[in-house]
Amino acid sequence: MDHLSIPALALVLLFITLLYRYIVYPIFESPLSRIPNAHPTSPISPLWILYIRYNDRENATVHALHAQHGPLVRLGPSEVSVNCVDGGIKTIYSGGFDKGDWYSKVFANYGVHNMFSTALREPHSKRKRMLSNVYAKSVLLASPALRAICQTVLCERMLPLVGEVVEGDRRGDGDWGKSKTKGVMEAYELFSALTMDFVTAYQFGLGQGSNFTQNLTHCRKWLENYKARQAYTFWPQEMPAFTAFMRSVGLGTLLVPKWVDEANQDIEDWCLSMCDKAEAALQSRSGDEKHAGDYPSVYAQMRASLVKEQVKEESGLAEKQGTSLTEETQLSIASEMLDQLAAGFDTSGITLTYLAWELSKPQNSQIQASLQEELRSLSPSYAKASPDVEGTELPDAKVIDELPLLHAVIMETLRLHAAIPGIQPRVTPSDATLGPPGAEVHGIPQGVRVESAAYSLHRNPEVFPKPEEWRPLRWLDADGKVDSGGEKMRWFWAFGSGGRMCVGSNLAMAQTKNIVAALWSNYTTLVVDDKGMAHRGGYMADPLGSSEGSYLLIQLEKLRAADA
Ligand code: HEM
Repeated sequence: MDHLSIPALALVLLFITLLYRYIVYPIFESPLSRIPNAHPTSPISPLWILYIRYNDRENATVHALHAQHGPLVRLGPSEVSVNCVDGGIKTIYSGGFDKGDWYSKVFANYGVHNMFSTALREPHSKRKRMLSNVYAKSVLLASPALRAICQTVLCERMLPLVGEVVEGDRRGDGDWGKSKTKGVMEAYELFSALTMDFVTAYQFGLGQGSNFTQNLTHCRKWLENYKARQAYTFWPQEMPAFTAFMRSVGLGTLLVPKWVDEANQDIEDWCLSMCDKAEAALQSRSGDEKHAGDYPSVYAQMRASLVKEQVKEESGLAEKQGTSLTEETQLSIASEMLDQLAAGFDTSGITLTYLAWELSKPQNSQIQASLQEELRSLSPSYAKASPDVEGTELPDAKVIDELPLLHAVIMETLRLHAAIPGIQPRVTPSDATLGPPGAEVHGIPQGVRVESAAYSLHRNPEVFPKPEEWRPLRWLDADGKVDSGGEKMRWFWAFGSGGRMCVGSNLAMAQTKNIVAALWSNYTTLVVDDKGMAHRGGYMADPLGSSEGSYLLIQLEKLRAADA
């Protein structure tokens, strides 16, 4: 037999090495080979999961795989989906696994990282410590700013607007009454406007934040811009190297059209203008003197923390409010503000829309009536709220927070319709162990992408019987009190968990509770058209919308005193 030449031998060796590295090892020898495959190609190629993801079908598809294979499923050569608490979310999220670059590719603003986009644990927790206090429950429930925001956004803006729609004054005016029917509103737009006004008012102060509720044209344009961009995050998040290559050869616009950059620029400019106004309000001191709601609570906290750092760097300068900001500090604040604004309005707007949908279905009319009774039993109550500041006494924030049925209705909506039902990817450290007790997989190497999703965790039938049904009473005990212990809370993951859990969860609960209390203390709602109410299947669960351009049309009827 002839001897092989050296180049041929090298080729054979290369072939064997590649065969081992990319086929034999991942299928038979990798520690991940002990995990059931999502698809026969999963150990050697990510194409299958990328295809599912591109088509926005990930949540339901991966959930069905967990039901079939158990808590660990291998999605790709180096990617695992995890659906359990012990050996799952406790290990990954409370254990502080790093985020990797999935977030940093799309969630940095102005080219500057913020809390959400920061990959590594240490810089992230330093940033989070700067802000946690301003979002703490005790601070929020006692906050004069939040009280003033409820008065302005709910009593002065929302209730008069809804009143006009119900009385028929706004019918056919092209604003809320898309259906041009008396008393009918587009719920998704109403709730997005309200949550944007709420969140930006807390961040920048009422006078400096948005007024979408009374400026619907701006609200629509903003929402369209914001939503349309989201379809293009797939490329930089899931295929960063390919996206970078396409950009480097001038073909980036084939993946992400130019208008997406322009829309991002508009949104960044808008946020920067609110930062400028908040800065001016702080400098003129008008913020805290005029009106509690005008104080830019989050902006001021962020500014003070970053100025402290800036001052340390410019050693010798006295730290004070008047310290002028460097451009770097300005952009750092703006990046953080824009991230929180986006995270805060959209998630809460989505939650409120699904809540309105469930509550307004004919089969849930009894729950709606009981909720109205609970809300109207408050003294003072939103049923007596008036747009006149002097004439209104609002219910106490702590009392609203403790209403059991209101809490249960929101928890159940967050469970079944989590606004972020999709994957929250993290990266394994070396030699990780995952899987429930007794079925652990040991020796998982460093750098494997692992992820859990609220969609699947919230559909565990052993913890949430009949998981596809919206049943708020599952959150109450036999005495009608909130049942906040046990397995349900361990599996409840609407706000994530661990060090990277939602920093705004208390603000989310406070604004959602107050919006629900103000609306349903005064009105009864019924579904008119819900063709648009299907979940998007990826990271966010915003409703897809119908071909006619609506999401959820609800009929509102004024609740008379005798109805309660
Ligand atoms: C119903 C409303 C909300 C839901 C369901 C929600 C859900 C979540 C979830 C699941 C995460 C973790 C995401 C991940 O790691 O991929 C998160 C993080 C975050 N949320 Fe929320 N959120 C809500 C409201 C808010 C509000 C009102 C704000 C602020 C104004 C906010 C600001 C943030 C920020 C800054 C993070 C990143 C935290 C970190 O990286 O440490 N969220 N949220």
